[in-house]
Amino acid sequence: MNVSAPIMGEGSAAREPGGSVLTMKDCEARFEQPGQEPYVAVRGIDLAADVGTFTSVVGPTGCGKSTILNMAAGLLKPASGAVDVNGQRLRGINTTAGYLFQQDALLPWKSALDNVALALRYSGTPRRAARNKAIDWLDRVGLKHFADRYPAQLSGGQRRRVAMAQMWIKQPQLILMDEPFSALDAQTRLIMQSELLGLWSTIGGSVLFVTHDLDEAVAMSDEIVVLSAGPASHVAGRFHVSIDRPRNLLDVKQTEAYRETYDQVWECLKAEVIKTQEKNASA
Ligand SMILES: Nc1ncnc2c1ncn2[C@@H]1O[C@H](COP(=O)(O)OP(=O)(O)OP(=O)(O)O)[C@@H](O)[C@H]1O
Repeated sequence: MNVSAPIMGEGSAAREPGGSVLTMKDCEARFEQPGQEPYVAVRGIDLAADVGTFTSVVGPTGCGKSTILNMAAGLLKPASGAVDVNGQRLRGINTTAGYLFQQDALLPWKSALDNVALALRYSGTPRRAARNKAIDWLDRVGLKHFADRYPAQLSGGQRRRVAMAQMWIKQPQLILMDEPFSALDAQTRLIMQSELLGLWSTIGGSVLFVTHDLDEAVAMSDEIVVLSAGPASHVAGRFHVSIDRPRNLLDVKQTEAYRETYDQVWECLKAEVIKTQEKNASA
């Protein structure tokens, strides 16, 4: 991993505000438990991923962040409420979305190039066209010279870049990310966060980003949604992040706007973290 890679800023050309790619209305998610009442993970969730907006979902551990993302992805059907994509009820997998999860989903027996091209091959793009696009995408994520490497021959940050290229090659309207950088060391993480913002600014689309890390949420987002302690977790607070873009992630934490936003969100999140601790202690 080249940790001396420049920290890219991001522009705003491709981000046009207006409308929602995804809306969740009054959504509840339940899980069956043998011999017990179903476990209500989240209840009454209203959430929107607006066009050109980076929205983060934060909350105490186990509150239902991934559950919400799974409903947005169409991997989990809400027990009640509605998930709409571009105004249409979501039935089945959300094909307008690209995904980036904590764990690599790269095929170990395929090269970086083939892994990236695979996303297009699955949707019927001819082999040569898919490979040409994959080469372009590997170049965009700084891996032009690593196209023939297998996942095991890449660093953690490089594998994340391959996964980002794989996600973006289909130009999804909505990007769903669940702790995508949490397994990386702090420096690599910062570089990947910056590269994500840089790519997003040129490509556009909406981002729904789940993280444990409030620093990351404030530095990256336009909107932050705080979930309450579970069970039946609900939205405890919504915050707009009015830090100018492009953002230099090396310096953003020194700004007044960052500190003010962080403090406001933390006040809300802290109360939910304490509730979770108390619940866990008395369980
Ligand atoms: N398939 C399942 N069956 C039963 N319970 C589940 C299932 N999936 C999640 N849960 C429960 O639902 C709650 C929410 O889980 P979820 O993974 O969405 O939380 P999270 O906020 O993403 O957690 P973390 O912060 O630890 O990553 C948890 O209490 C979890 O144990």
